[in-house]
Amino acid sequence: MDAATAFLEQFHGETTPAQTLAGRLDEVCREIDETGTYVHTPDELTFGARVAWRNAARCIGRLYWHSLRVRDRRGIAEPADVAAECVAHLRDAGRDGRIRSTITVFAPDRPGEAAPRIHNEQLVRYAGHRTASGQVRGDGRYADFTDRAVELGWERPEPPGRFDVLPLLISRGDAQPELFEIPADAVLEVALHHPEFAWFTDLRLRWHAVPAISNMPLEIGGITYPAAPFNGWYLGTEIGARNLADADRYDLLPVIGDRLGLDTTSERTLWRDRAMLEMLRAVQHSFDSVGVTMADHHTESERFLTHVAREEIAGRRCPADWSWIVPPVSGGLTKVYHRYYDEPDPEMRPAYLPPTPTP
Ligand code: HEM
Repeated sequence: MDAATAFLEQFHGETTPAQTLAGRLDEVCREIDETGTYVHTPDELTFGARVAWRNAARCIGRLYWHSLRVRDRRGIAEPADVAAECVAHLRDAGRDGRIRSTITVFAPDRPGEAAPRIHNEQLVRYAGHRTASGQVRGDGRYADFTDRAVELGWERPEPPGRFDVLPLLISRGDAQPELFEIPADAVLEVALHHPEFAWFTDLRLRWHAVPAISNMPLEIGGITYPAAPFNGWYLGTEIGARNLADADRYDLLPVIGDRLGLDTTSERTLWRDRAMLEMLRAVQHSFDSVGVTMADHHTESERFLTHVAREEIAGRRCPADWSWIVPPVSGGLTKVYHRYYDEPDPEMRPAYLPPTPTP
């Protein structure tokens, strides 16, 4: 009841609901006595999901926390129905490239009822297929997850590709997950080209447009929603400087360095930095040229500081995790690098919580 009270006080402090706080607290108290839990009103759910975003200390995109669209699917708990709604989420949030920040909230934990759980880290991720030579084809970070999907019966594409979309693994509680393929037409993807180098197209690279985190439970007022996938849009650096560049992901910097004719024999030529910048240009150019929403680190840094200033004016703390907020390239060129922030507080609620370990 303490968590519910703290949340309802916040909700009534920041908004003007029709019902009084005292009336709502009485109602919730009775409901908890009778059922062991309580049900959020749609407005409480929307407020809670938005404030959880506002509280996300690692997120640079929080200026628009108030515009999060909430798809209330709390009546849905069966894995097949959850999967169908995840697919609908991707279509609805992707809107052919005009991406909208969206969350779909499925059934919460209730006494005696196992809530659904999505095991994928994001709704769309590419498989990492282990090859006979001990390497991984595709996204190296998902090799274990791909093995698990195969053990559960996933028939990987033949021949295995570098950008095979993984199936959704969804369970009720800790039961064995069931597999669901995502239809290809629900996955908006962008083929990567470089604004100057025609050879870049020959690399046949691509990336999906909607980054939808699906394994972070949403906690509001003492109620946990283990399945609540949410998306914003990509920041170019996430794809160009991390997903395609990291040595344990696609590890493409040596390939690009070679194509650029750079001297890759010494770190002192800064070939990695130059290759990364060209990759980032290709990512940004490709998304822009097909009209898919994508942020750049300069603009998003400015927006974030506007957000911090607004939070200060509203008299709220704005915790931020410096090492996640500062972009992975050109950090010092952005204003977010040159200051410190309120310390992240892991007890802050509502919140998107760290994923629970896979059973
Ligand atoms: C609107 C555009 C958005 C942008 C540009 C953005 C940007 C980012 C970036 C760059 C990160 C760091 C990711 C990483 O390095 O792996 C991040 C993390 C995060 N964002 Fe956002 N975001 C957006 C929307 C959202 C929305 C709608 C939510 C929730 C409703 C959200 C919640 C989070 C959370 C919880 C994390 C931390 C993830 C973790 O701990 O792994 N973001 N965001």
